[in-house]
Amino acid sequence: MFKIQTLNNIASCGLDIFSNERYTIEKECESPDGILLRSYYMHDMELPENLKAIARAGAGVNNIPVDTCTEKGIVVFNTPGANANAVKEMVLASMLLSSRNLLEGVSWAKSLQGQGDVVPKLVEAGKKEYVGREIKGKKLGIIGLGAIGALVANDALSLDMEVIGYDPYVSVETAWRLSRQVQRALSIEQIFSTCDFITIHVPLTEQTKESINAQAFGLMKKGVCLMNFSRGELVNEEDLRVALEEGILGSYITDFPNENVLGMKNVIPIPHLGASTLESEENCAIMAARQMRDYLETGNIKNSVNYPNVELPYFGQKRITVAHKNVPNMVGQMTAALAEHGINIADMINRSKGGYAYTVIDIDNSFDATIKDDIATRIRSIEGVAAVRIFQ
Ligand SMILES: NC(=O)c1ccc[n+]([C@@H]2O[C@H](COP(=O)([O-])OP(=O)(O)OC[C@H]3O[C@@H](n4cnc5c(N)ncnc54)[C@H](O)[C@@H]3O)[C@@H](O)[C@H]2O)c1
Ligand SMILES: O=C(O)[C@H](O)COP(=O)(O)O
Repeated sequence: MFKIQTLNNIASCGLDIFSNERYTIEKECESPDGILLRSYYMHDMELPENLKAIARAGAGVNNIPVDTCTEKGIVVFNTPGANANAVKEMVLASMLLSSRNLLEGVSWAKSLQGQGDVVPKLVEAGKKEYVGREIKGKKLGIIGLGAIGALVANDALSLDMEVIGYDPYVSVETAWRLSRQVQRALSIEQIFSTCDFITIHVPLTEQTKESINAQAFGLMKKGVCLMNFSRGELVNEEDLRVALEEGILGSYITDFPNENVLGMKNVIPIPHLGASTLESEENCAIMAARQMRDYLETGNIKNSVNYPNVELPYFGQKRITVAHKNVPNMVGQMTAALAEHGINIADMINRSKGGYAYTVIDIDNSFDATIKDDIATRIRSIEGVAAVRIFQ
């Protein structure tokens, strides 16, 4: 039996993927084999001894201590693209929302309740206060052309916007998906200095943290609308306050309000609703659960952020999987440990990702529990090995 702990509510269609015969699913759990979560902050949590995998039903993994997991051989998954459409719709909606002064207009219209028959007259007299601008013909800059950025780019073109994107690490798949009409910015400064709307779609990392700061605001056109559906920490808050006060930013639309940001001028705060649609919650839950189940049952890895994708067909044969440092002679030491017991390797795969690697070894021989324990102990004792699993 495998134990799965859920740290957030996960759509039931995802949890249904785990059969009752092989899994228990609990919110409180002593020593889970797998953890499923959304935005739960895991950095303060002690990682359970037996934990093998963490699946984030969503994109951002900054709430998970990924480096520590890697060192312990815990595979961390996310669900690339599964909530991208939900966020794209939110970006398009918020651009329209801000350019047409919709929030202010709606709230003023509601305030007229109780004025009786004169309401239509008051509406016609007051509407001039809420005149907006059309987004057609305006220039949209997109920082990060991944799953979300690429969708936003293509759909903004169909709204007749001029679209320019910046992503020095853009993947081949994204490049194929992007319309050829999307212009390529050669530097992030080109986005800052030329756009009427700017939207950020990069992960929060040491490199991207507070990358939207005074220097960036200093380059922007007066009155630009900045949209942040990625993470609050991408923007330096003090510099943001100044840019809003000085009118450099006409509006800041954020999915990550906090006390400080709520007090700033011309902020449109959204309560982290970017991925909160039924469709996206189901897509993410199904993808996360499938990846977790496949890893627990076969050792195969798909869409991990810290270990490489590895897939070797599994038909119930004996299998050893090893998460280890990406250094010379690891595989040699593992096969030597197997040779000690006269064990023959039927198939094998080794892949690396950055400083770590993952090896899957399929075995012809059958062996008893004592030999199994000895193999596990020998491989675990190799310097640089983070985790060993034996399937039989
Ligand atoms: N508001 C929400 O509910 C919500 C939902 C989904 C994702 N997100 C956030 O949005 C982020 C992006 O999501 P995604 O699904 O598009 O991820 P993704 O991995 O598909 O795309 C991220 C893109 O950013 C690019 N990138 C990385 N560093 C960069 C840099 N310094 N400059 C420019 N580009 C850079 C990458 O090359 C990649 O193409 C997530 O990491 C998450 O933080 C928020
Ligand atoms: O990174 C993500 O996928 C989003 O921020 C969504 O977070 P949520 O699953 O908590 O809505």
